[in-house]
Amino acid sequence: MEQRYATSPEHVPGMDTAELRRRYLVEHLFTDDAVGAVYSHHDRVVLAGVVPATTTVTLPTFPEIASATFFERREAGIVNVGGPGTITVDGEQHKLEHGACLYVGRGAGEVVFASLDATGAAGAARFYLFSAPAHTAHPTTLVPAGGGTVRELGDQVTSNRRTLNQYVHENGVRSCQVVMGVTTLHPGSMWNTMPAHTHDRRTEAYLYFDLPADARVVHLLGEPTETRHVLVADGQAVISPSWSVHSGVGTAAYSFVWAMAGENQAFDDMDGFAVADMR
Ligand SMILES: O=C[C@H](O)[C@@H](O)CC(=O)C(=O)O
Ligand SMILES: [Zn+2]
Repeated sequence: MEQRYATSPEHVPGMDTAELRRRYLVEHLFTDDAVGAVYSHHDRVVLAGVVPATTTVTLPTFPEIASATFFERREAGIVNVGGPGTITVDGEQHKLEHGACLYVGRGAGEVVFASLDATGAAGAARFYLFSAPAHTAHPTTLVPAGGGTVRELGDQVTSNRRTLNQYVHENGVRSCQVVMGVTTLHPGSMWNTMPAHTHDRRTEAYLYFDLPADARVVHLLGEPTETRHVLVADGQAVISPSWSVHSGVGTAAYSFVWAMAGENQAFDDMDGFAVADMR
C-alpha cells in the first residue's frame, strides 16, 4: 500500500502543483477487481477503494500494518459510491445501495466485496473505505443511503445548499475514532463547506463522487491564511491534515464522503474561518 508521511503547514508554501497533488490528492483508488490503498501518517488513517468488477474481492491485510487481518486493530467506515453491491463480513452479507454505509468494527475477519449487477446500467459497486486504529470492538452496522442523522445546510442563493447525512458519529453508529457521512449538493449548488473550517483535533478526507467525468472540484487546502488548491476528478480523495482547510467548488453538482479520525468525535468541534479572513 502506498505510504504517505505526515507534513507540516510550513511545507505547503514551497510545494508546486505536482507536489501538492502527490501529498494530498489520492487519484487512483478505484481499479477493477483490485484494492487501491493509501496509508497516511496523519492520524494513521487508511483510505482504500474496492471495485468487484468481474469477480468478488477479498480485503487483504498489508505489510504496512503488520497484522494478521486488516481489522485486527482497526475499524472502518465503507460507503458504496457505485452500483449496488454486497459486503460479507465473516459470512454475514450486507447489501449496500449507492450511497449506503457499512461500519465494520475491530476484530472482523474475512471481508468480501461483490457487485450485484456489474454489467447492468448502474455498473459495478465501488466501495470507498476509511479506516483508523481502534482500541475496542463496536458492532458492524449498516446504514441505508439517506439514513443516519440528516442536516440541511447552506442556501441556494450562496450556491451551497446541501444535505448532510451523518452515518458514523457520536449520536449514531458508534465507533472508536471514525466519524463518517455523505454530503450531497443540491442541483445548482456548487460550494461545499463554506464558510470553511479546520479542526486541529482531527484529520479528514473528502472522497468526491457523482461528479460528471468532464467536471472538476476546485478543492482548497492549506492553512486558512495560506491556501492552495487542487483540481479533483470523480472518484478522487483529498487528505486534510488537522491544520488544513477543506472546502471546494465544483464545475457541476456532486456528492462527497467525508470521514475523520483523531482526538475526538465531536462533529461541531470546528475552528470556523470567516471568508474575509482567508487568504
Ligand atoms: O468536519 C466536517 C466536515 O468537514 C464535513 O462534514 C462538512 C460538510 O460535509 C459540509 O459542510 O458540506
Ligand atoms: Zn471538517
